[in-house]
Amino acid sequence: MIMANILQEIVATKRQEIAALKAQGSLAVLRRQAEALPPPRDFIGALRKKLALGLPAVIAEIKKASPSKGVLREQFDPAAIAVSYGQHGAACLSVLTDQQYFGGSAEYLKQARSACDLPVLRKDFMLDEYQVAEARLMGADCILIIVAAFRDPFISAGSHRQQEEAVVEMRKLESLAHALGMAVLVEVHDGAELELALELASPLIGINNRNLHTFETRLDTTLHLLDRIPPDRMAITESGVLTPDDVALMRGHGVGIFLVGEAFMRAPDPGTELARLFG
Ligand SMILES: O=C(O)c1ccccc1NCC(=O)[C@H](O)[C@H](O)COP(=O)(O)O
Repeated sequence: MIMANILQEIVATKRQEIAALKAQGSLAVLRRQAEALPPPRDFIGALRKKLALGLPAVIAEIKKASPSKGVLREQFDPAAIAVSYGQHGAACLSVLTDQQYFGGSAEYLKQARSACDLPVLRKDFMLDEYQVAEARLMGADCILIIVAAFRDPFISAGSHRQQEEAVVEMRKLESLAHALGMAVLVEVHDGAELELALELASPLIGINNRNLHTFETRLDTTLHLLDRIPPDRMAITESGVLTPDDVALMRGHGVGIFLVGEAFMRAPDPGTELARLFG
Protein backbone atom coordinates (compact mmCIF):
# COMPACT_ATOMS: atom_id res chain seq x y z
CA MET A 1 0.00 0.00 0.00
CA ILE A 2 1.26 3.51 -0.79
CA MET A 3 1.27 5.81 2.27
CA ALA A 4 1.10 9.59 2.27
CA ASN A 5 4.48 11.24 2.92
CA ILE A 6 5.93 14.63 3.88
CA LEU A 7 5.65 15.74 0.25
CA GLN A 8 1.85 15.40 0.29
CA GLU A 9 1.73 17.53 3.44
CA ILE A 10 3.95 20.18 1.82
CA VAL A 11 1.86 20.10 -1.37
CA ALA A 12 -1.32 20.79 0.64
CA THR A 13 0.38 23.81 2.24
CA LYS A 14 1.56 25.03 -1.17
CA ARG A 15 -2.00 24.87 -2.53
CA GLN A 16 -3.03 27.34 0.20
CA GLU A 17 -0.07 29.62 -0.58
CA ILE A 18 -0.94 29.52 -4.30
CA ALA A 19 -4.56 30.48 -3.57
CA ALA A 20 -3.30 33.50 -1.60
CA LEU A 21 -0.95 34.43 -4.45
CA LYS A 22 -3.78 34.24 -6.98
CA ALA A 23 -5.96 36.50 -4.85
CA GLN A 24 -3.34 39.26 -5.24
CA GLY A 25 -3.62 39.67 -9.02
CA SER A 26 -3.61 38.01 -12.42
CA LEU A 27 -0.93 35.75 -13.89
CA ALA A 28 -0.81 38.00 -16.96
CA VAL A 29 0.32 40.94 -14.82
CA LEU A 30 2.97 38.89 -13.00
CA ARG A 31 4.18 37.53 -16.30
CA ARG A 32 4.50 40.98 -17.86
CA GLN A 33 6.50 42.16 -14.84
CA ALA A 34 8.78 39.12 -15.13
CA GLU A 35 9.28 39.69 -18.86
CA ALA A 36 10.42 43.25 -18.18
CA LEU A 37 13.36 42.08 -16.02
CA PRO A 38 16.94 41.70 -17.29
CA PRO A 39 17.48 38.14 -18.62
CA PRO A 40 18.29 35.34 -16.16
CA ARG A 41 21.81 33.97 -15.65
CA ASP A 42 22.69 30.85 -17.65
CA PHE A 43 22.19 27.97 -15.19
CA ILE A 44 22.85 25.11 -17.63
CA GLY A 45 25.80 26.97 -19.16
CA ALA A 46 27.40 27.32 -15.71
CA LEU A 47 27.15 23.55 -15.15
CA ARG A 48 28.50 22.78 -18.62
CA LYS A 49 31.49 25.08 -18.09
CA LYS A 50 32.63 23.08 -15.05
CA LEU A 51 32.07 19.74 -16.80
CA ALA A 52 34.03 20.91 -19.86
CA LEU A 53 37.00 21.57 -17.55
CA GLY A 54 36.70 18.05 -16.12
CA LEU A 55 35.54 19.50 -12.79
CA PRO A 56 32.53 18.47 -10.71
CA ALA A 57 29.68 20.93 -11.17
CA VAL A 58 28.33 21.70 -7.72
CA ILE A 59 24.92 23.26 -7.11
CA ALA A 60 25.53 24.55 -3.59
CA GLU A 61 22.43 24.82 -1.44
CA ILE A 62 21.46 27.48 1.04
CA LYS A 63 18.92 26.04 3.52
CA LYS A 64 18.43 26.97 7.13
CA ALA A 65 16.43 23.90 8.14
CA SER A 66 14.81 20.79 6.74
CA PRO A 67 11.93 18.49 7.70
CA SER A 68 14.33 15.58 8.17
CA LYS A 69 17.05 17.32 10.20
CA GLY A 70 15.47 20.41 11.81
CA VAL A 71 17.64 23.54 12.05
CA LEU A 72 20.92 23.00 10.20
CA ARG A 73 22.51 26.39 10.70
CA GLU A 74 21.84 28.91 13.47
CA GLN A 75 24.14 31.66 12.10
CA PHE A 76 22.37 32.02 8.78
CA ASP A 77 23.54 34.77 6.43
CA PRO A 78 22.55 33.89 2.82
CA ALA A 79 24.69 36.64 1.26
CA ALA A 80 27.84 35.58 3.15
CA ILE A 81 27.19 31.92 2.29
CA ALA A 82 26.73 32.79 -1.40
CA VAL A 83 30.03 34.71 -1.45
CA SER A 84 31.81 31.79 0.19
CA TYR A 85 30.36 29.33 -2.33
CA GLY A 86 31.34 31.60 -5.23
CA GLN A 87 34.93 31.89 -3.95
CA HIS A 88 35.30 28.11 -3.61
CA GLY A 89 34.15 27.00 -7.03
CA ALA A 90 30.39 26.39 -6.88
CA ALA A 91 28.77 26.32 -10.34
CA CYS A 92 25.33 27.44 -9.19
CA LEU A 93 23.30 28.09 -6.05
CA SER A 94 20.12 26.45 -4.81
CA VAL A 95 18.15 28.56 -2.34
CA LEU A 96 15.21 27.22 -0.35
CA THR A 97 12.34 29.69 -0.44
CA ASP A 98 9.77 27.60 1.45
CA GLN A 99 9.21 29.15 4.87
CA GLN A 100 7.15 26.59 6.78
CA TYR A 101 9.25 23.44 6.31
CA PHE A 102 12.71 24.78 5.42
CA GLY A 103 12.84 28.18 7.12
CA GLY A 104 13.47 29.79 3.72
CA SER A 105 12.23 32.96 2.02
CA ALA A 106 12.24 34.93 -1.22
CA GLU A 107 14.41 37.50 0.57
CA TYR A 108 17.13 34.89 1.13
CA LEU A 109 17.18 34.14 -2.60
CA LYS A 110 17.45 37.84 -3.45
CA GLN A 111 20.23 38.41 -0.88
CA ALA A 112 22.22 35.37 -2.07
CA ARG A 113 21.89 36.22 -5.77
CA SER A 114 22.85 39.89 -5.27
CA ALA A 115 26.00 38.88 -3.39
CA CYS A 116 27.54 36.83 -6.22
CA ASP A 117 27.32 36.20 -9.95
CA LEU A 118 26.18 32.58 -9.81
CA PRO A 119 22.92 31.41 -11.37
CA VAL A 120 20.31 30.48 -8.76
CA LEU A 121 17.76 27.67 -8.49
CA ARG A 122 14.60 28.54 -6.60
CA LYS A 123 14.25 25.42 -4.44
CA ASP A 124 10.57 25.16 -3.66
CA PHE A 125 7.57 22.99 -4.43
CA MET A 126 6.26 24.30 -7.72
CA LEU A 127 2.73 23.34 -8.71
CA ASP A 128 1.35 26.35 -10.54
CA GLU A 129 2.38 28.87 -13.18
CA TYR A 130 1.91 31.68 -10.66
CA GLN A 131 4.86 30.32 -8.68
CA VAL A 132 6.97 30.20 -11.85
CA ALA A 133 6.38 33.89 -12.61
CA GLU A 134 6.94 34.66 -8.93
CA ALA A 135 10.25 32.75 -9.05
CA ARG A 136 11.53 34.92 -11.90
CA LEU A 137 10.37 38.05 -10.09
CA MET A 138 12.43 37.11 -7.04
CA GLY A 139 15.45 36.62 -9.32
CA ALA A 140 15.50 32.86 -9.92
CA ASP A 141 17.39 31.56 -12.97
CA CYS A 142 16.08 28.01 -12.65
CA ILE A 143 13.03 26.34 -11.13
CA LEU A 144 12.48 22.87 -9.72
CA ILE A 145 9.75 20.48 -10.86
CA ILE A 146 9.39 17.53 -8.47
CA VAL A 147 7.63 14.79 -10.41
CA ALA A 148 6.36 13.13 -7.19
CA ALA A 149 4.40 16.30 -6.37
CA PHE A 150 2.27 15.70 -9.47
CA ARG A 151 1.46 12.08 -8.73
CA ASP A 152 -1.35 11.04 -6.43
CA PRO A 153 0.17 8.51 -3.98
CA PHE A 154 -3.23 6.85 -3.57
CA ILE A 155 -3.63 6.12 -7.29
CA SER A 156 -1.70 3.12 -8.55
CA ALA A 157 1.51 3.93 -10.39
CA GLY A 158 -0.06 2.26 -13.45
CA SER A 159 -2.92 4.76 -13.84
CA HIS A 160 -2.27 5.99 -17.37
CA ARG A 161 -4.70 8.91 -17.22
CA GLN A 162 -3.21 10.26 -14.01
CA GLN A 163 0.26 10.10 -15.54
CA GLU A 164 -0.89 11.99 -18.63
CA GLU A 165 -2.45 14.67 -16.44
CA ALA A 166 0.78 14.97 -14.47
CA VAL A 167 2.76 15.48 -17.67
CA VAL A 168 0.31 18.13 -18.92
CA GLU A 169 0.61 20.06 -15.64
CA MET A 170 4.40 19.81 -15.53
CA ARG A 171 4.70 20.94 -19.15
CA LYS A 172 2.72 24.10 -18.32
CA LEU A 173 5.29 25.06 -15.69
CA GLU A 174 8.20 24.10 -17.90
CA SER A 175 7.00 26.11 -20.87
CA LEU A 176 6.40 29.25 -18.81
CA ALA A 177 9.83 28.88 -17.19
CA HIS A 178 11.44 28.53 -20.62
CA ALA A 179 9.43 31.45 -22.01
CA LEU A 180 10.86 33.56 -19.15
CA GLY A 181 14.38 32.35 -19.95
CA MET A 182 14.79 30.10 -16.91
CA ALA A 183 16.17 26.57 -16.80
CA VAL A 184 14.16 23.72 -15.27
CA LEU A 185 15.50 20.98 -13.01
CA VAL A 186 13.17 17.96 -13.10
CA GLU A 187 13.53 15.80 -9.98
CA VAL A 188 12.78 12.08 -9.66
CA HIS A 189 13.04 9.39 -6.99
CA ASP A 190 12.41 6.21 -8.99
CA GLY A 191 12.06 4.72 -12.45
CA ALA A 192 8.35 5.51 -12.84
CA GLU A 193 9.01 9.17 -12.10
CA LEU A 194 11.98 9.17 -14.46
CA GLU A 195 9.74 8.03 -17.33
CA LEU A 196 7.47 11.02 -16.71
CA ALA A 197 10.43 13.39 -16.38
CA LEU A 198 11.64 12.32 -19.81
CA GLU A 199 8.32 13.50 -21.28
CA LEU A 200 9.52 17.04 -20.54
CA ALA A 201 12.07 18.90 -22.65
CA SER A 202 14.52 19.98 -19.96
CA PRO A 203 17.96 18.35 -20.05
CA LEU A 204 18.41 18.63 -16.26
CA ILE A 205 17.31 15.45 -14.46
CA GLY A 206 17.85 15.43 -10.69
CA ILE A 207 17.88 12.05 -8.96
CA ASN A 208 16.96 12.63 -5.35
CA ASN A 209 18.48 10.03 -3.06
CA ARG A 210 16.11 10.85 -0.18
CA ASN A 211 13.23 8.47 0.49
CA LEU A 212 10.28 10.76 1.23
CA HIS A 213 8.64 8.19 3.53
CA THR A 214 11.63 7.42 5.76
CA PHE A 215 13.93 10.42 5.01
CA GLU A 216 16.75 7.90 4.58
CA THR A 217 19.26 8.84 1.85
CA ARG A 218 20.78 6.10 -0.31
CA LEU A 219 23.24 6.96 -3.07
CA ASP A 220 22.23 3.66 -4.69
CA THR A 221 19.12 5.49 -5.90
CA THR A 222 21.31 7.49 -8.27
CA LEU A 223 23.33 4.46 -9.30
CA HIS A 224 20.19 2.44 -10.12
CA LEU A 225 18.68 5.12 -12.35
CA LEU A 226 21.82 6.44 -14.01
CA ASP A 227 21.84 4.01 -16.95
CA ARG A 228 18.28 4.98 -17.83
CA ILE A 229 19.11 8.64 -18.41
CA PRO A 230 19.58 9.27 -22.14
CA PRO A 231 22.86 10.89 -23.27
CA ASP A 232 21.14 14.15 -24.21
CA ARG A 233 20.14 14.72 -20.56
CA MET A 234 22.33 15.78 -17.63
CA ALA A 235 22.06 13.68 -14.47
CA ILE A 236 22.35 15.43 -11.12
CA THR A 237 22.71 13.51 -7.88
CA GLU A 238 20.80 15.20 -5.05
CA SER A 239 20.74 14.66 -1.27
CA GLY A 240 22.91 12.62 1.06
CA VAL A 241 26.30 13.52 -0.43
CA LEU A 242 28.22 14.02 2.80
CA THR A 243 31.82 12.79 2.45
CA PRO A 244 34.70 12.74 -0.06
CA ASP A 245 34.02 8.98 -0.41
CA ASP A 246 30.43 9.75 -1.50
CA VAL A 247 31.80 12.16 -4.11
CA ALA A 248 34.37 9.61 -5.29
CA LEU A 249 31.68 6.91 -5.60
CA MET A 250 29.51 9.16 -7.76
CA ARG A 251 32.43 10.43 -9.86
CA GLY A 252 33.53 6.82 -10.35
CA HIS A 253 30.16 6.13 -11.96
CA GLY A 254 30.39 9.14 -14.24
CA VAL A 255 28.19 11.52 -12.24
CA GLY A 256 29.47 15.06 -12.70
CA ILE A 257 26.74 17.24 -11.21
CA PHE A 258 25.95 17.39 -7.49
CA LEU A 259 23.32 19.20 -5.44
CA VAL A 260 24.52 19.41 -1.85
CA GLY A 261 23.00 21.14 1.17
CA GLU A 262 23.39 19.65 4.63
CA ALA A 263 27.13 18.91 4.46
CA PHE A 264 27.83 22.57 3.66
CA MET A 265 25.25 24.08 5.99
CA ARG A 266 26.68 22.31 9.05
CA ALA A 267 30.24 23.50 8.33
CA PRO A 268 31.63 26.71 9.89
CA ASP A 269 32.42 28.03 6.40
CA PRO A 270 30.23 26.39 3.72
CA GLY A 271 32.54 27.26 0.80
CA THR A 272 35.61 25.82 2.53
CA GLU A 273 33.67 22.61 3.09
CA LEU A 274 32.73 22.56 -0.63
CA ALA A 275 36.42 22.78 -1.54
CA ARG A 276 37.29 20.03 0.99
CA LEU A 277 34.55 17.68 -0.25
CA PHE A 278 35.24 18.18 -3.95
CA GLY A 279 38.93 19.11 -3.83
O1 LIG B 1 15.82 17.84 3.18
C1 LIG B 1 14.75 17.30 3.54
O2 LIG B 1 14.56 16.90 4.71
C2 LIG B 1 13.61 17.16 2.57
C3 LIG B 1 12.43 16.61 3.00
C4 LIG B 1 11.37 16.50 2.13
C5 LIG B 1 11.47 16.93 0.83
C6 LIG B 1 12.68 17.49 0.38
C7 LIG B 1 13.73 17.61 1.26
N1 LIG B 1 14.92 18.19 0.86
C8 LIG B 1 15.08 18.90 -0.35
C9 LIG B 1 16.27 18.47 -1.06
O3 LIG B 1 16.12 17.93 -2.12
C10 LIG B 1 17.62 18.72 -0.45
O4 LIG B 1 17.60 19.94 0.22
C11 LIG B 1 18.78 18.72 -1.45
O5 LIG B 1 18.75 17.63 -2.32
C12 LIG B 1 20.11 18.70 -0.69
O6 LIG B 1 20.15 17.55 0.13
P1 LIG B 1 21.21 17.38 1.30
O7 LIG B 1 22.58 17.55 0.71
O8 LIG B 1 21.01 16.00 1.83
O9 LIG B 1 20.91 18.45 2.30
